[in-house]
Amino acid sequence: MLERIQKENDIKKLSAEELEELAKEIRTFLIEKISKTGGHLASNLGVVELTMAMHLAFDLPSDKIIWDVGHQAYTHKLLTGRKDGFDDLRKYGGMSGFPKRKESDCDAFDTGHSSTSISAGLGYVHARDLKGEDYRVISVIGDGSLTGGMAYEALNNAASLHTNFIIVLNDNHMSISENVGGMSAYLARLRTADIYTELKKGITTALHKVPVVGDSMIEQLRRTKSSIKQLVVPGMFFEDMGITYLGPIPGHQLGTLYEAFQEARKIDGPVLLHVITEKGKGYEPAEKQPSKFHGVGPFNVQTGKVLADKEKDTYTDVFGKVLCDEAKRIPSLVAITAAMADGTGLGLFRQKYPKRFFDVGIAEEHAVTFAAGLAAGGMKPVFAVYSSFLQRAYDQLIHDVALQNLPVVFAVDRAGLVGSDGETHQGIFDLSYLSSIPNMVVIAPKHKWELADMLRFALRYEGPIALRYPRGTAYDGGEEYRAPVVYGKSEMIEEERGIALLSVGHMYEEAVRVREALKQKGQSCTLVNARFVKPLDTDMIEALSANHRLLVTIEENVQTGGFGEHVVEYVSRKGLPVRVLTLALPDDYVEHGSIGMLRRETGLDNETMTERILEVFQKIEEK
Ligand SMILES: Cc1ncc(C[n+]2csc(CCOP(=O)(O)OP(=O)(O)O)c2C)c(N)n1
Ligand SMILES: CC(=O)[C@@H](O)[C@H](O)COP(=O)(O)O
Ligand SMILES: [Mg+2]
Repeated sequence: MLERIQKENDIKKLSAEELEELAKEIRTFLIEKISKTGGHLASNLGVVELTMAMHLAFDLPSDKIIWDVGHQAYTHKLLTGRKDGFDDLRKYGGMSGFPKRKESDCDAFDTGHSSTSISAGLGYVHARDLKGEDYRVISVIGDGSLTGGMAYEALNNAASLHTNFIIVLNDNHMSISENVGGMSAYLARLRTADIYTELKKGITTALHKVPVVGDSMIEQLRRTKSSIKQLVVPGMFFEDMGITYLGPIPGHQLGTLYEAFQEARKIDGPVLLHVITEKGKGYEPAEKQPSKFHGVGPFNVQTGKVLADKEKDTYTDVFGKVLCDEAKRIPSLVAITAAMADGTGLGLFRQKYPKRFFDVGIAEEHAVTFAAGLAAGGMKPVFAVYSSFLQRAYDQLIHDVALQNLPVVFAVDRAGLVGSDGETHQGIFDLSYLSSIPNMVVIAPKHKWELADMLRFALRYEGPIALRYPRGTAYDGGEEYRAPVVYGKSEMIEEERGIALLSVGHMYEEAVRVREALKQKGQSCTLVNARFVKPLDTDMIEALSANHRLLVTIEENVQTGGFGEHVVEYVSRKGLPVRVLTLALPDDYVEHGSIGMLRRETGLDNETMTERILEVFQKIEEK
């Protein structure tokens, strides 16, 4: 059947039996392809029928389907003619793992971060109405993403709408881990409320039988919204807000889903379809372990075993272990995650210190202010968060933490390039947005030992401090003697004259290679591990400028507002007699691909950096 789907709307040509076959083929296809490339398997297996039903009920690209996070849009990609793209899924130059407007005109909105789909959908609805256009807008949001504040801001805003807007709540009771919080508990109650559907049907049928008045009573019930369900399911959150609630709808029954969409499109106003799905549906290992198969690397289809054996510690592992260790010594230490306990290495902490562990849901803004409150109340909060997700909480960082100089530790994971998730997930702005905040201290370790030292330092620092480290295997560098971490001080590694390399955090590994390459070309150079991006070690810069002609800064962050620019600003303000070459990522978004490939593409690989340094230095020498 898949062969017959060459483009959007082709699905409508299939018979009911063929559609059933198609659902099976899609699942087999996804399992096979993702077992080779890696990707977000479990969420995608859960929405096969839901996606098919939407593609049957609506016309693409004129109707707009807006995905939340977008990690579950693989079936949508398949149904819109992108089957061949799965061979290169999330590889450099290949198909993205998320919806992308530039990839297909059936992708109505780019996503990657959660809880945006209702806002974007509502924007589309108003644009449509203001322009007098005629199309349907369907925002699909997961129960996990419904823990994010933006979703409620959008629902609140959508409630006053008088034209059609369909919101699909894809409820599989899972975020990446088990979903958390009051809304999740509420949805669980709704899930089991089939009594409503049955009772409503029963009452409606009974009323229909009452001659003359029966029909008008049904109509009256519909219009006044003194709906039967409110009697049966108390506190209908959505209905009470003014959003029509349809559900719960079994999410793996294509016919029922299709009918529900036909009902939904008749409603003049916002309507929420509560669809119950199973994460990992149709692949036993993923059904049993949906968290493991949320985002998974290549695996063996038969056994479900992930192929790459993880032998070495990641930076995340090191962080998680040291934090648990320190928790023994610091009773006020508490850890916070925004729905990323495993991803940020807090799994062990959750196990050992359940009372001191907080999963707040996908709510980074709340997490930051919550941490500020904990700190004000005398605790030592550590918020472990991915660099790109912390972008959301910029105001909270300033207004709630830094302004009051509160001692919150930000463990900023996935800092730098993250690879196959691409533009939305690269952690390439944190040095800029964090170092612009007064009172904030920003540090980055050169290897796993220093990460441990820096975490211990951060936990004892009496103000806001961000410790940034990347995704993946931690650089070892040998557990040689290392200078203690001292506030505002960088670390001299090798001292020469002429050129000085100042590397930030994990770029030290590349800087060592650059220094080696320069040495082989007859050019000696100094190597400094910056350690502190803020405050800047100005004593070191002054000292280096006395016997070097070129300072080279190396960081995996965009140019603007990064470490290099801070060095340039200082050198220029002080009129120091030294040139600065800033090696950083271009001020641009970096697409998906392996980290090695992305570094080569952006000029941050050691070969390109070596060439550029030599080129600039030769020009300086010629003068
Ligand atoms: C702002 C933000 N924080 C965290 C994430 C990481 N993340 C991606 S998917 C996901 C879980 C989403 O759960 P749900 O919406 O229910 O989708 P499901 O995977 O269950 O289909 C999380 C926490 C993100 N994408 N964006
Ligand atoms: C879709 C999403 O935001 C997460 O699933 C993310 O892909 C996790 O990334 P890591 O693999 O780096 O934990
Ligand atoms: Mg979910």
